[in-house]
Amino acid sequence: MMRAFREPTGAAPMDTLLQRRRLTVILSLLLSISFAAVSLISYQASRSTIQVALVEKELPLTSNAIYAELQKDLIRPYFISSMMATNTFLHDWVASGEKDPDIVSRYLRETKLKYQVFTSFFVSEATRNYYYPDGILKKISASVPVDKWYFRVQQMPESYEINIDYDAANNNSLAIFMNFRVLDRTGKYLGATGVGLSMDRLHRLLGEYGGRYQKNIFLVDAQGRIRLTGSHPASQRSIQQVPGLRDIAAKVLQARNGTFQYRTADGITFLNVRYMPEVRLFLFVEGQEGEAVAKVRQALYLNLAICVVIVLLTIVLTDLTVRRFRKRLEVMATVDHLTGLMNRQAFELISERVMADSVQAGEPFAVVLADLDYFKQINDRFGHLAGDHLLREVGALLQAAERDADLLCRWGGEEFLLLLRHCDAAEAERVAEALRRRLLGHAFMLGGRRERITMSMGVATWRKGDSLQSMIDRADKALYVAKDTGRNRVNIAV
Ligand SMILES: Nc1nc2c(ncn2[C@@H]2O[C@H](COP(=O)(O)OP(=O)(O)OP(=O)(O)O)[C@@H](O)[C@H]2O)c(=O)[nH]1
Repeated sequence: MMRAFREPTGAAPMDTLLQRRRLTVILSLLLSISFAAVSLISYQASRSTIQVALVEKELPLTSNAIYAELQKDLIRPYFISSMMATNTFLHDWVASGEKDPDIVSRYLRETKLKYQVFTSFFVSEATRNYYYPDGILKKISASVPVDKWYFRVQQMPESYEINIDYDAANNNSLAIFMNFRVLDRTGKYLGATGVGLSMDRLHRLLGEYGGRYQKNIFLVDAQGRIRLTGSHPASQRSIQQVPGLRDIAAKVLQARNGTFQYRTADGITFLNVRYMPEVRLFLFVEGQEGEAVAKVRQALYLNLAICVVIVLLTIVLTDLTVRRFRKRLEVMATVDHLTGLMNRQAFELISERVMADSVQAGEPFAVVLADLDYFKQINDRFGHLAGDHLLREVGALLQAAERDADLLCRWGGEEFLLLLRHCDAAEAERVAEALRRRLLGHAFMLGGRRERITMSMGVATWRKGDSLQSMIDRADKALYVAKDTGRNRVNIAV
């Protein structure tokens, strides 16, 4: 069978491959960069929203709530102790020689009951008696380590201190003492008084709030020592020892109030600090971006993964589309759209190669230029569309002719050109004759009637020094002779 058109091979030329690769790289870069940028921007936006919510809402709200509770638990005892220190009854009782200890014990018991505190006390400078609600607990002595607090209070310039210590009057349980210096009207030091608070309640309070708001809450003194946390009754650590926090410890203690942040291995920690001047303690409320940001981060990873899949899919689809269009373009560039045969340009390209192979192999070959006879009349009689239809039919007929490895194209108008391989003049004439007869014998139907369609052909065989063009020229001349001498004939070029 004659080869009318060879499908373009899959192999693309080098520059096309490079262009495709460049398109793929540019496309993937553009998509990846824009996807990644959008994902990162939305991640940063969500993260900063979370941070703003934490810093501007969550931390201050938690701090306010716990501050209100602490007011009750810490500041109220401060006022009670302050009142006790200025109580003239106490001053007078001391001045009168501390005669009946029951009097002061009753006073201490009533204070304890009325204000619902853990303990109340008065230590007299004159007698060194430690009075408590049940009487005299002991005598204070400078040589006893647990009594050291009293001598500190005795010497301190401030009017009071807050001390976390073990309470000997209550099974040595841990308590917060408000230790106020008692001075009489003349400024003479009479001793120390105040109340003690159970650490348990405060400790529970911090723990509860910490758990409810997912925050780390603790109280810090002016030196930076962590005096109370939700998890430990009294920590021995100071903020100067906490990784990350130590870097801003001095700044925080100096600023007293505000929001700060520091970095640890777990991420950024945001800190709200509030100073309680009455008790000289700082309330620290800490929160981490933690879980909320982890969710946003997960969404970012998911976005990026989706982006990778989309980029890959886009690249694959683009590549497939480019390949398909390239093929279609190649077909359009090489095929005659009316007959589906190879067009002139493709024929010339392929013929050059076939000719070169045949010449090198020393094999004879020929070209046949075939032209329909009186085609103009067909158009005139039956219309241009019928002419087109006839051209298609003739093309199919030639294509169905017998020889393998030959090339066939529509050369132009109503002309067809064949390249016959392994073919000397005699064989070429035989092939051309067979085609002519085949056409003659075919029943072409035009306008509802059978029409006789003929072709004239010029045949030229290769001669040394011939190019494709020179062979076609000779075949053309031979064709004209065939036309001139009556048409419907094959003429061999001389
Ligand atoms: N329908 C149709 N007509 C075409 C096409 N290409 C060329 N033609 C027509 O083919 C006709 C060729 O006319 P001529 O060159 O005079 O040739 P002819 O009528 O076949 O006469 P001879 O070749 O001398 O036998 C012209 O009328 C062209 O318009 C085409 O693609 N379709």
